[in-house]
Amino acid sequence: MGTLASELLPASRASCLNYRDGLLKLEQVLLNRKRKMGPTTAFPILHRVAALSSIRSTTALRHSLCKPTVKLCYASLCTLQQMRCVSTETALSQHISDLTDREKRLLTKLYDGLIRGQRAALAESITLVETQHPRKKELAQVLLQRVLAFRQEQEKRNGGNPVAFRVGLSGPPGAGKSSFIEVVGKMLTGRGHKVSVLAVDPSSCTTGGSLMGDKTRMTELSRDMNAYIRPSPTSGTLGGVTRTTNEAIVLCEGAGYDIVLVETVGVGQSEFAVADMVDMFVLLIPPAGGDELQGIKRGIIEMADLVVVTKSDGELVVPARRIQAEYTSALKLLRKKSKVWKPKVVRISSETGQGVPELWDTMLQFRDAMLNCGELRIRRQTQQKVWLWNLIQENALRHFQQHPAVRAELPELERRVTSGDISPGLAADLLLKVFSSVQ
Ligand SMILES: Nc1nc2c(ncn2[C@@H]2O[C@H](COP(=O)(O)OP(=O)(O)OP(=O)(O)O)[C@@H](O)[C@H]2O)c(=O)[nH]1
Repeated sequence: MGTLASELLPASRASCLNYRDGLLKLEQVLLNRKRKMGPTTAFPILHRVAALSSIRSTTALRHSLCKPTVKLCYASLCTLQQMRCVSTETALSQHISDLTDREKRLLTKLYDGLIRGQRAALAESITLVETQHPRKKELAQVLLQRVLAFRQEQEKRNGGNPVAFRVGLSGPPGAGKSSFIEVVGKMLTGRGHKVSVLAVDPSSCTTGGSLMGDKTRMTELSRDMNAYIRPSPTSGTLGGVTRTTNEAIVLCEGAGYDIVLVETVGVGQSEFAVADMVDMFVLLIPPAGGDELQGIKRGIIEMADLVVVTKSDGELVVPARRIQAEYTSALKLLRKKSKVWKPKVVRISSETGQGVPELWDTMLQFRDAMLNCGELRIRRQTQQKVWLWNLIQENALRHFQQHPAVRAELPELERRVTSGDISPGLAADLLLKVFSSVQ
């Protein structure tokens, strides 16, 4: 069956339609045989469909492909799980029944501390979800499930509305992000909010260095008992950004933080990942000239619900006004992201505080408009799905790369591809065949 999957589903990304045909044929064959797929068959199919996600323009097609694939694979995985007496539903309770007394005590301590809003418990819980240790990862999932259940209860009591407002902040280095967070954060804690700040530093996963962490940032806010600031380290990949940060958001919300600010520097793909995990995405732009603004990707402007021109004070007011006008016209040309909200461009100064209360009012207008029309809920649901697929893609790829047969064949195939002997498509096909035949 593994071979059958490889034959019916061509590896070439260009032939997306063939994928659809292949899947339909495969479905037919499976129905005729009245056989569910084994993992050997299911896995390469999942992998191939997941690989399609790298083609932006085929999103709709990918979704249409994912559905039948997931249906097929799910059936097969369920069989496998039944064989092992481990269904997805029982997996978690098994985790729980497997817990040692020490682990149970730890989780109870963390959970109780967390929902009472204890910072130490929150910090320890976030460390647990960031861990790479397999057993601790399982414990983290048990904790997260409990916190999710708690949060769902809170949302029910809140009329089905989210209990926290998640805001993503991005901008080039030096745009004034930390000064902005300091001022806005202080204003919000002064109004009785609890604010958490998760700082995603993409450089920590690519270079091991840090764009954000080398200096003391947000000194006043970090001393505020109603604020919690935490760097959100990334575990090597974009999926790592998504996973640890998303889970940290859940924990912060469980700990009673009703405003979660997720900050990232506009480097690499991390800002796209952050835009995909928040209710509102805010882009911060300094009032600087051409070169500094070159680094701002067009795609990220499209993601913005609000553009904030920073440092609008003293001599910088004039360039800030110019940048505001430029961005206002640029935004008019972009496709609308929401039916009820038109992205705005505002000017503020963290130094004088000018424009900051008005900015927060604008952000609340956004939240209310999105909540009332139901778009916020849909946005969150879509984000959950994107997160699920990011993780499947990442795990599937890691599983494939670590497979002994793949590792054995890979160097030679890479050599033949680079020397032009065979096409990358054929090499990928061969590797997938090796992967699916030797399990
Ligand atoms: N005039 C003026 N300067 C500001 C303002 N906000 C920030 N700055 C200055 O701009 C510089 C960068 O500010 P940060 O807040 O550290 O910027 P950042 O985006 O967090 O920078 P990275 O941490 O490097 O990403 C600092 O020297 C600040 O003093 C402002 O409102 N007005």
